[in-house]
Amino acid sequence: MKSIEWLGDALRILNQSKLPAEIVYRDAVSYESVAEAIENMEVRGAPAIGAAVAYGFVLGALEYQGDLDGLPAFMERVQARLAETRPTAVNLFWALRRMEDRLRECWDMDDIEDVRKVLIEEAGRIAEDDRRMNRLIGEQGKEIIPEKANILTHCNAGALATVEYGTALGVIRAAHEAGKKIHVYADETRPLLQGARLTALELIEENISVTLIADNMAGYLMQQGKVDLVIVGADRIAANGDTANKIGTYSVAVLAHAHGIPFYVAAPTSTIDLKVATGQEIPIEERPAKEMRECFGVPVAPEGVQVYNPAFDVTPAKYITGIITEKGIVSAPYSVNLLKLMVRS
Ligand SMILES: CSC[C@H]1O[C@H](OP(=O)(O)O)[C@H](O)[C@@H]1O
Repeated sequence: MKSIEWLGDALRILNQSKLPAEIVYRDAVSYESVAEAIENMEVRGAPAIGAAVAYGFVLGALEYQGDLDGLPAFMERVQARLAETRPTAVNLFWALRRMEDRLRECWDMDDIEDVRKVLIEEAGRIAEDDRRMNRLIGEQGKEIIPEKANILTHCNAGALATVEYGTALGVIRAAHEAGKKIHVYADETRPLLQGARLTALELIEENISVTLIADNMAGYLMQQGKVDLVIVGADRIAANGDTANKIGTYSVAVLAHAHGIPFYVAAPTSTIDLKVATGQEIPIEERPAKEMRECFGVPVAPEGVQVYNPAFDVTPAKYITGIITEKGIVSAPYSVNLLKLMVRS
């Protein structure tokens, strides 16, 4: 299953909010349609969101009907609309910046079709870079996966969270493809159940051994000695290594630390945001109360109950054993080693 697919004049989006019960696609032909798909979490996952907004930017340029002089002002509105969809995953803003930079390089062009071609090519490079980086993350990360390891993961950092292959699940895939007999414990990941609905689906489809657990079972599993290491994805990594990821990741990290279990983050370097000194500066998205009060349309709480629904939390760097990227695995002190990594070719 692909999270997104460029059709040449539309972006095919797999509606992940319907999985695993239904396979439903949206063929987006407007930037507004892409924005809505991101806000509704039809497409989600930091790298997948990055590639989706890149093509959303392209669709904006394809929609534009005016002359070339008016394109910059129109594209500023497109950028603003896409940028307001979700605040935490830095890949969204990194991809938009790449598209804006390419558009600025087109000012001397006099044919809008040439500009559109440049933007389509750039969005294609963003998607292809993600495919390539995830496999490199897998190759780097599989070396830290022991034979017969029991691995716990949280949320979905798989093919569905990226353009292809996944980051945390990319490492798990690479270890499996290398013949390691691993077993995965997948946290269901309330409230939207990305672990139950997406991670379990991806792993079962590829015959990777997986057990689904409720989020509140992770500690008990560790206490029984059934977890050898934890590996998760990331939405934004601060310069000091503090990492924002799906809500509940911090709890898993503290539990792993208490039990002496290695805790790894897998992410492309496009998720590292050196402009953010610590995790305290990372904006944490709060999502609609409905997502807590209902479970896919079925009420699970009284209609009037107050709700707190942060979509992410921040794991302090001291709980992170290593950060697995396409350029290599870094460990503490992250403020030094992440900087070195980012300048490494
Ligand atoms: C490969 S990073 C995926 C990352 O994104 C998820 O959040 P969401 O489903 O809300 O987009 C989660 O934090 C994953 O680790």
